[in-house]
Amino acid sequence: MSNPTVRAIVTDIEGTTTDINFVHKVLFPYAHAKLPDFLRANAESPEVAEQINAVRREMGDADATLGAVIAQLLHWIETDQKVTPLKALQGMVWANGYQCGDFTGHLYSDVAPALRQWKGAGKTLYVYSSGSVQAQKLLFGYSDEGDLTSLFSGYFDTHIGHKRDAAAYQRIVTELDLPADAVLFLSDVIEELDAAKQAGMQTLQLVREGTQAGTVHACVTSFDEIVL
Ligand SMILES: CSCCC(=O)C(=O)COP(=O)(O)O
Ligand SMILES: [Mg+2]
Repeated sequence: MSNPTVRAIVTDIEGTTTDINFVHKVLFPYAHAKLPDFLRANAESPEVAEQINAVRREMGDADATLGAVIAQLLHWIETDQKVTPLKALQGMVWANGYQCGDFTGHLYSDVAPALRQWKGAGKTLYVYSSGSVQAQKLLFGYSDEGDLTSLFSGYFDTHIGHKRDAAAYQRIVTELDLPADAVLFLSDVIEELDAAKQAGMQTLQLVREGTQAGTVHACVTSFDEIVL
């Protein structure tokens, strides 16, 4: 696929740059195991307290005990819910895992060379993931290919909106200050691509191992196939 009209690329992470198994079998279990002790140890720190209160608001129970908050968070991890305060807290917990060398951020082997090539060709690169901006920077900062954060001009998470909601992509286009059709969104998830297309973006589905190809969006199996 060759497309010189693209000026910026916004990429999803899970299932696009990164194996779903890394997220579901490494990151989520790590957060599930470490979050309870992390919250008990840091509940008084302002940045953690803010997220605990945000969880209470999501629960509709301003007086929920720390134990109830922890149970709610563990349930959200088990059911892969993209709740903003959970994502913020996961990022804080994963920081320790990356910094201690417990894991590195998985990237498919085609990702880093393509990102460098696109950047070298003058495209600006962004990430949009349900994982928090902190979690995104950690994954690319401690990636299998080293620190790739300098390749990116910005990061978006659920603070801009949810990934299946066209309004989130409209807000991203406004932030990028580009025509919507000059922005290419890459994802494995058809509902996300539908929302981006509705906002006027160009779209491309990544069909990695285990992903079902759709019929509406153009598909590639690797970043190598995307020549910009
Ligand atoms: C930023 S790495 C962790 C990814 C994550 O928490 C997640 O929920 C995956 O979301 P994505 O939008 O990248 O599919
Ligand atoms: Mg994805």
